[in-house]
Amino acid sequence: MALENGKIYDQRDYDSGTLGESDLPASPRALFESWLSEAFDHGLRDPNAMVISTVDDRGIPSSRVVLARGADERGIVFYTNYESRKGREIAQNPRVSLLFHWRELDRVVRIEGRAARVSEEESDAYFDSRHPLSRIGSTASPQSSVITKDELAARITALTAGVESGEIELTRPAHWGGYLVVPDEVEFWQGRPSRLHDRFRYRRDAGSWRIDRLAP
Ligand SMILES: Cc1cc2nc3c(=O)[nH]c(=O)nc-3n(C[C@H](O)[C@H](O)[C@H](O)COP(=O)(O)O)c2cc1C
Ligand SMILES: Cc1ncc(COP(=O)(O)O)c(CN)c1O
Repeated sequence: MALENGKIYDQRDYDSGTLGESDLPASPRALFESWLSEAFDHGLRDPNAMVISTVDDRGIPSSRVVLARGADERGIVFYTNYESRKGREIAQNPRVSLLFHWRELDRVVRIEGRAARVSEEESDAYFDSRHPLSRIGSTASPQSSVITKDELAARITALTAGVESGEIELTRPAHWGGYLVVPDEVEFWQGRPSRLHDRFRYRRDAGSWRIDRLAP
């Protein structure tokens, strides 16, 4: 047990690899994609899981885990309830921070950027690809609202009955869809022995990316 008298003892050293100047492409996209595919190839559980942090109108931050469902030349896409806490906060302030932690590879990617809804067509296409029970869940659940177990069960039962009888078609509800996070800044962190990690930060700079090594 690492927790003793309120202190947590664990001092693993990080030694899975290195990241050097010669490994850095001109834009962060290619490096992100290769790290993500290495995380998949490594057989990690939920390698596309990321923490997204938002802030409310008082500047109070909050974080939660979501699944990245797209990574392309625009940025990173994820799906959620637009009326959830994160959805309401993004509507007030689109600045978000994303964090991927692939602990088995001693790697972290942190991204800062702005979130905007993807097109209705893009959200429809992803919604239609989801498992039917996931579609029912995200249609029936008023994510982030206070709810009783009975009320949630009643909502799921009513929607399921409507879908089974053919009265309700399971199309994407207006309250659910995707966000695209367009990065302004991306940091790649590779853990190294003795806490002397390799860190490189990409920042947008006049149409290209400026790269700096950061002290660990
Ligand atoms: C591995 C994992 C993946 C998740 N993926 C999503 C997701 O893609 N979209 C989503 O809305 N919630 C997802 N959740 C649930 C969220 O963490 C969170 O509970 C929910 O979005 C409500 O957050 P909010 O009240 O801060 O808006 C996931 C949770 C975990 C642990
Ligand atoms: C509440 C919630 N919404 C959405 C998702 C993502 O679902 P999908 O894999 O269908 O994109 C998850 C995944 N854990 C979730 O927990």
